[in-house]
Amino acid sequence: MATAQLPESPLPPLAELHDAARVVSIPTRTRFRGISTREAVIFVGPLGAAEFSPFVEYADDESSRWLAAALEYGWAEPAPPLRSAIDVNATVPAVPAKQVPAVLARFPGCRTAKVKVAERGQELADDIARVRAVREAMGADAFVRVDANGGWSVDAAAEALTTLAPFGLDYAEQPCATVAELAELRSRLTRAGVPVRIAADESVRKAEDPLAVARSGAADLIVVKAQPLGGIAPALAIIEEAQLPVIVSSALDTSVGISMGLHLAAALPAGMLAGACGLGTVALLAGDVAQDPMIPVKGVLSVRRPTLDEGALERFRATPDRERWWLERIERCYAALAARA
Ligand SMILES: O=C(O)CCC(=O)c1ccccc1C(=O)O
Ligand SMILES: [Mg+2]
Repeated sequence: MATAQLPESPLPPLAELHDAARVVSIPTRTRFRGISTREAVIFVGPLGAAEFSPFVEYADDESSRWLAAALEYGWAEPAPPLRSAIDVNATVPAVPAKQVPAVLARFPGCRTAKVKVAERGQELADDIARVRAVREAMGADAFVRVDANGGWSVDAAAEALTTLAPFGLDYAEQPCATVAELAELRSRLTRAGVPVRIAADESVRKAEDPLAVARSGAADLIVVKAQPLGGIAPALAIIEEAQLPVIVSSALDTSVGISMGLHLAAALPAGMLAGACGLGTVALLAGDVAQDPMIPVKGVLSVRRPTLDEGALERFRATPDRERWWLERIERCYAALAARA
């Protein structure tokens, strides 16, 4: 696992983080990557709210990078925004095709959709039906992407993408699990004349070496998330080195985490952004912590920090045992960061 990058400034004292932490548990509208509630810590930092929300099964070493990101965003000024609004994609979970119109209705004005495929327990036929439903609902000029979360072997990906390509795909995100598989798939598709670009997500954000993808020509573009990469500054450094087009995305964050993603997207050098960003996912949550939730309007989010909603923080407050679990996780991740300082 890559070493977590530290904020430029010294770590705030642990007691300060403890006092600043609000633990919430928010139901999702649809099951998404196996979860139906999203737990997150919202820190009220000196520069604004910051989110710490590694998925519960993530180990401390990986999660400590998410903590570094929260400390950067709540305790330091982000890189100056070069744009004030960011186009976002609709995110379509692995729902039955007949539910696609209802999901898309939560993303009014989005001209790009990202569709989850290769869900465990489903068949290629389910993916085909879902992608067809999205294409039919959005029209011929929309951008449609798929995200397999590493769920296909090279053979399965080649078959699936050859079958899905006629629907017109913007790209396929993490079709296979490893960098070597992505590289093999990419050259196989090119040789077969299948016009589908490959994007790397997990191979960047969960990798020992986030630049291996770029070096080995395994992808046409990279999906970059601020929290898992340790914050906006480390993410910008990786993007600078990778020299590949970028889509900024989120991890089913509350509006607070989304605002960090927006600031990352807004700081990208001109020409690096490869299309609409995966930052519209507050629409998939059944609640939020902001007075002004980061729900896209006409397919766009404005670049800003949200204002916390005290009532919502209370309403979605986690149970005392989950609160204790998160505070202990913060302590362990903090110790991991401090040990590297
Ligand atoms: O990119 C998007 O459209 C939304 C974010 C998303 O898909 C996601 C959310 C949580 C965990 C993993 C992923 C992912 O991109 O794989
Ligand atoms: Mg992804």
